[in-house]
Amino acid sequence: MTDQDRHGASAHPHDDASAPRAEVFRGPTEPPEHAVAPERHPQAPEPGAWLGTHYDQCFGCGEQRPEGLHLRVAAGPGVSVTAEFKVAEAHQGAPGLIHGGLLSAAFDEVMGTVSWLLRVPAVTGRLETDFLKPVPVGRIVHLRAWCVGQAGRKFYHRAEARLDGPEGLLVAKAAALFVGVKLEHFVTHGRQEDVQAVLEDPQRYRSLRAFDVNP
Ligand SMILES: CCCCCCCCCCCC(=O)SCCNC(=O)CCNC(=O)[C@H](O)C(C)(C)COP(=O)(O)OP(=O)(O)OC[C@H]1O[C@@H](n2cnc3c(N)ncnc32)[C@H](O)[C@@H]1OP(=O)(O)O
Repeated sequence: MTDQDRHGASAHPHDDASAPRAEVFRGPTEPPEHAVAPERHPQAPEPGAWLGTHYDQCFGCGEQRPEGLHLRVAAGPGVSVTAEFKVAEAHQGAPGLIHGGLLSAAFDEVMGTVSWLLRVPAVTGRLETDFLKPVPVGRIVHLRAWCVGQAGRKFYHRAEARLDGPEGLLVAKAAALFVGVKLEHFVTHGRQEDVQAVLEDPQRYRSLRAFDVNP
């Protein structure tokens, strides 16, 4: 069976062996030629400042999620952040090892928090993870995430995870495309009882204060 048989008459262009290789492998998380350097917002927190949780029920950073990652994220230089979490019993996939999806979730969270320094609410459009080494329960995972380019509403992020600290063993890498949205995105799509609870107590959702917008 050929690729054409599998995919129909219009086979995906990436299947065209005669296409230039650089084009073939240029994926959606790669900034296009016209992308510009991201700009740190003048009111972004200073490097070293803790960014805190953006929502107390968030699996990545929320204080009210006992099984969550409890990521503590700090602003870094430029358009970058760092974070750490300890791999807990509840994070296992294989015995004694982190579940890969949770490591991807940590990347999602930490790259999402880069939006804080840009002051643009954004959601994940695409997230890619390279798992390089197994990550044992009980170890500290140190994460770093940064923005490598912007093209209109599209933000191109990178991240890495190391064991125990910023100079530790590189265990995973990630690339993502985030898409800037209006705050209404969350109000429109969120479960109404949760949205209402946040609107009644904005302290629970720091993004509302960080972006200084009343939805
Ligand atoms: C309060 C702050 C909190 C900040 C605090 C941080 C919290 C961190 C939390 C972690 C982050 C998350 O988990 S967020 C939750 C997970 N993500 C989501 O739920 C998003 C679900 N998807 C969507 O809502 C939608 O698909 C959007 C918003 C991503 C895009 O929809 P849209 O607004 O209609 O825009 P659309 O025209 O489709 O896309 C805009 C451009 O992006 C491109 N694009 C869109 N998706 C993709 C994709 N998967 N792969 C390639 N390219 C894509 C399009 O081709 C287009 O390019 P062009 O034609 O312009 O060239």
